Amino acid sequence: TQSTRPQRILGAVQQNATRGDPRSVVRAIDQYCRNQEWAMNVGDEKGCILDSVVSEVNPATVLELGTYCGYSTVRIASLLPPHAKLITLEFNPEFAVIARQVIAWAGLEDKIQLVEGASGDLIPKMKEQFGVETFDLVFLDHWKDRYLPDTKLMEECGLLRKGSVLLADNVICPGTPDYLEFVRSSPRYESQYFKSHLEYTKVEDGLEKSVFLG
Ligand SMILES: Cn1ncc2cc([C@H](O)c3cccc(CNC(=O)c4cc(-c5ccc(F)cc5)cc(O)c4O)c3)ccc21
Ligand SMILES: [Mg+2]
Repeated sequence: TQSTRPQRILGAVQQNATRGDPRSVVRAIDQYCRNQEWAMNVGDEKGCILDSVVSEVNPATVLELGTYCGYSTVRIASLLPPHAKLITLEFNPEFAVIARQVIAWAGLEDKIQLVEGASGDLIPKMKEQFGVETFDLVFLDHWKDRYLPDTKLMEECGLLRKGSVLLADNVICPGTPDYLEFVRSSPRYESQYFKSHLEYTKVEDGLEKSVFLG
């Protein structure tokens, strides 16, 4: 039977990456997606910007919206301090199955909690069900029309504190116009655009970093 793209990405990790070595997992996925078949990972170019923001924030609690195959999940978790935790939300069970295996191959199960479900349903349960106070860093990489409603939902649920950092992928391609307008015009956010390219291509894309001012 025909394999899926996520299954082929997992295969590339298992064949080319070293168990327990997160950076080799990231490298294996980037090499596969650059040379064999494109996939919607944040990728190596935007990934370096992601790395620098994660290192600067040095977060104890991270929320990722949209796991896919776990590329950015592993990339972020590999930079977290010892007791830090990353919660990643994935609604597609097929993606979740693959991501769990990619995360396991990287040896990062202890830092990462993958929760299956839709962000709009899970965000209101974060405090009671997952014992979260607030998030130091949120990486938005799920459906682009959910970035704005979920940001408002996180505010309403008290999940953002003064200084919480939102980092959004794909603000140019595919684009998140309503979200961009909101964070750039709201007095409650300090926003900055990091120009880059769509993963594995020469098309313009970028990350928007927005600090919640409380
Ligand atoms: C509600 N909820 N809660 C959790 C949750 C999780 C998911 C899934 O992880 C999921 C499934 C499908 C699509 C996405 C969003 N990602 C994209 O659509 C994307 C596209 C492109 C691109 C760019 C150019 C093209 F030509 C084609 C695709 C480049 C990129 O980097 C992307 O992130 C995310 C979805 C909704 C969810
Ligand atoms: Mg993306």
